[in-house]
Amino acid sequence: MTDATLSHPAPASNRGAIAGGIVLAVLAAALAVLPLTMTLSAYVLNMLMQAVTYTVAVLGLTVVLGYTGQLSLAQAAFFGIGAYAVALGTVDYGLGFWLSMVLGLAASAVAGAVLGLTSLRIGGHYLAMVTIAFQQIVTLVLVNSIDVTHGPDGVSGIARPNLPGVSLANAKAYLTFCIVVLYAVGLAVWYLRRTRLGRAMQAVRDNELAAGVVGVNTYRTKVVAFTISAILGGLGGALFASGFSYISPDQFSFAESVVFLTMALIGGVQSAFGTALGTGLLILLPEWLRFLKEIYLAIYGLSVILIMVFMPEGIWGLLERIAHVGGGRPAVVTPRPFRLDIPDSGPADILETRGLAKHFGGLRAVDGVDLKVERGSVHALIGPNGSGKTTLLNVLSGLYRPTGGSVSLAGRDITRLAPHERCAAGVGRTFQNIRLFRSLSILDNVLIGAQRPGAPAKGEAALRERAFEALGFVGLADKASELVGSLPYGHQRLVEIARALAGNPTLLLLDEPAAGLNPTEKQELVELLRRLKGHGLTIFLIDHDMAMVERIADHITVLNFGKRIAEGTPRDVLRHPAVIAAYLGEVPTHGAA
Ligand SMILES: Nc1ncnc2c1ncn2[C@@H]1O[C@H](COP(=O)(O)OP(=O)(O)OP(=O)(O)O)[C@@H](O)[C@H]1O
Repeated sequence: MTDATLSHPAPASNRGAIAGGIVLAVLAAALAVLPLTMTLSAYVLNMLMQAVTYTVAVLGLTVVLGYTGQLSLAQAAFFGIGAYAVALGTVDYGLGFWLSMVLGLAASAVAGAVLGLTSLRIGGHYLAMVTIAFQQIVTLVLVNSIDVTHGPDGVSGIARPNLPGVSLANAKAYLTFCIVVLYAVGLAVWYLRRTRLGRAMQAVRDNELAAGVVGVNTYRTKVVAFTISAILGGLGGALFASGFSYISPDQFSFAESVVFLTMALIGGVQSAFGTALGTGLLILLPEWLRFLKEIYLAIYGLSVILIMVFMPEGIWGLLERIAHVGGGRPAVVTPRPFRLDIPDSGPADILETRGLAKHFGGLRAVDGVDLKVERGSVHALIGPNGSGKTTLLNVLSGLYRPTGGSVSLAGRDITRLAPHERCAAGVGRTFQNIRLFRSLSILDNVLIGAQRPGAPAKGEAALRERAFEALGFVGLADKASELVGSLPYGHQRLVEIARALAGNPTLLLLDEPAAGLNPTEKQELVELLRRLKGHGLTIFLIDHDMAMVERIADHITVLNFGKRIAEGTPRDVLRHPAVIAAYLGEVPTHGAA
């Protein structure tokens, strides 16, 4: 490998993003100028005002659902909080638009954060249920707290703000202001996807388990996404209230939350452009179909269903997929040689477990295992099917809390650390059933590994450089811009290894890395592991291929029924009577070696 300078053009996805950004800029500029230059009826102005303010709120769903994969059915509630803050603040309390809006955004943020903090740890459909409950509570409060909210009558006479030297009282001027805000929000949401936080969000969406193991604090990421979404809901509502100067509770009901969700899904919730497209379409579609009179609602409903069924990624998602057919131009890459910064000091045994146990009810999957893994060695864990190997690896990487015992890494007790904290401490891992971030490019997958907390690479350029180094090491740098799902199985295994390596681990846990590989690929894997060992990396691997284990491992531990039954060099262990008995299915007669 040469020490050549890194040279890689922007991958296809980035070039597409830049083109998208230019389209957005041109569209936004045209849209912003349009209302000022054209004669627009009050009806058209209202439609545009609704489309623009709704889009700001629906962009929140792009963040929480599109990027992070968390279903929220309370966007109309946050929209209502922002709207009522401006309405009540300006009409009843004389606070002025700007202060009222800030209070509304703060209230939305606090409500979103509290809701997220209390419900996102559990995950699954729980968040959706909690958001429905929250939505209903907000609607009930808006309708019934008549003294504060004016009840079903709503609030009228909401004033429009002024900017220094510019009055926004005129509907056209205010619409222009809202378009500028939408442009800023759209740009921020579009850009977010390309940041560390945005990548972490997408990792959580694609595979939450793997995200944690590669260093993403999944809980915090979800709470942040939910809070951003709530703020955008509140911002849309604040703009909406002043735009229409009258609001009432029915505009912020559960039905509206469903409409917001439909808008995001139809356009393509994973993209800011898709969200804008879906919102505009769902506001315009009823108007376009009005000539159908009685059957218009049926046609409208049918159109929405057809789009959802035949375009599950939304209209924008379909357009993006068509544009991506054939893939991007392969990146021309000469990565820098791969490096690992592994501290020389520390105990000779980098990993040590004492009495480690993991029980599932009465099943002792791991049953009091003592283990020492020597620094810089390749240590294999073998045993018959169901002997507890993967469970042990899951306990080591923090996916399972042990029932008993302790784990220490380089002398530091990591028993109670979460997966992302263990990753930050230097534990990298791959999975028996490959767990990649399927909707992302190969480069993005590895970038997420490179950005783990505590890793040496910091800025975006350094992260990309590090990701290319890791990809170069496994021989996939020229495929960086391809979608990870398009790779053959053997290459996907290599991407998983590169993702772990990019984070500069001190200990690499590999769960059956040779599973599904052909003999040539297995040989390449052996070479790769030898090269890694040459870099001083400690490797702890599970595999069933004894010939490969014998070739690569310095040391072997054998498990059976969750207990360690043998330990030593490959030569000794593979001929150990207890090991042979275990593989032949006999009940072991020896104690732990
Ligand atoms: N989440 C779980 N809940 C209940 N039982 C589990 C769980 N995970 C594993 N087990 C059980 O623990 C035992 C050990 O499983 P484990 O997957 O660790 O074995 P393994 O040695 O990795 O097997 P293989 O070589 O087939 O992958 C098995 O009996 C399995 O059914």
